Amino acid sequence: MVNSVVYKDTDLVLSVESVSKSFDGFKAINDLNFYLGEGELRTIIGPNGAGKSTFMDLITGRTRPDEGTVTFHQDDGHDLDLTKLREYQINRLGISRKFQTPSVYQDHSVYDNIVLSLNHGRGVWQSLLYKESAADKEAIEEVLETVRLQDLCNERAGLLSHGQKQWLEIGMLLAQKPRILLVDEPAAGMSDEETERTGELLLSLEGKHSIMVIEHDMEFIRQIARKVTVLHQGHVLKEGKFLEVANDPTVKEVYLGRQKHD
Ligand SMILES: Nc1ncnc2c1ncn2[C@@H]1O[C@H](COP(=O)(O)OP(=O)(O)OP(=O)(O)O)[C@@H](O)[C@H]1O
Repeated sequence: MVNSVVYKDTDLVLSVESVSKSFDGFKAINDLNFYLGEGELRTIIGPNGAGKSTFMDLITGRTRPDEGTVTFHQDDGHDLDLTKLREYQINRLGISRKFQTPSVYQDHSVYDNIVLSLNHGRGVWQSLLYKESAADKEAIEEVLETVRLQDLCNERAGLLSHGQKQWLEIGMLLAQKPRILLVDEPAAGMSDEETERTGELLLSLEGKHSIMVIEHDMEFIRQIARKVTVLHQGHVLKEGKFLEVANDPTVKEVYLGRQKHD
């Protein structure tokens, strides 16, 4: 097993301890320990097959671990073991996930997409017929401003660029005021300008939400990196600041060398 350096902060929102998960005898996640601080922006990197997606699946309840605990430290001071909960229950606790491909209501306006996500639980038509309160409107405006789509609020979502759709979906999740936001390769398929704006968006969320971003694009990671966790063979290989991680010989060997990014 590789030696790992895992930092444990006091103000935590999530503690993943001794978690393992095998698929047909293959350990995709192997005795993983990971701690996420309140309001932290964390980047997770690792070569293909390192276990990044499985790690997210274990947090969101999509997959159950064979061993270990995933503890969500709630606002009210009570801890909850997420491994005992179902996916929808975890989502209701304020743990949201953004998958790599954008998922928006193509035929509805940008504004209505946010309305639809605000009214989570109601059907599409019920949500659209529902009259937003002044507080809802304010929340929607705030989200649109955060994701910088105010000028496109009446535009049909299907007509947005790939990057704009990704921002809209992030906005839809933000409207639900998540405590933890898991974001899977947000910059994939984006232009350089869109990538930079995505980085600015994620940085602007720091302190307001706890965010975990899986990414491969090293330039983008450099832009958003605070603490970086390197996963390798389902275990934390290294954790630290971008340069500490990027200059680490073992990390270079297992990850950066193969990714042709330096
Ligand atoms: N449902 C499954 N059944 C069998 N094997 C799986 C399953 N899910 C993941 N694996 C295996 O577990 C390992 C880790 O996969 P995972 O997708 O978590 O890695 P990753 O770091 O997200 O990779 P990538 O960067 O390529 O997306 C891989 O070898 C994968 O084939």
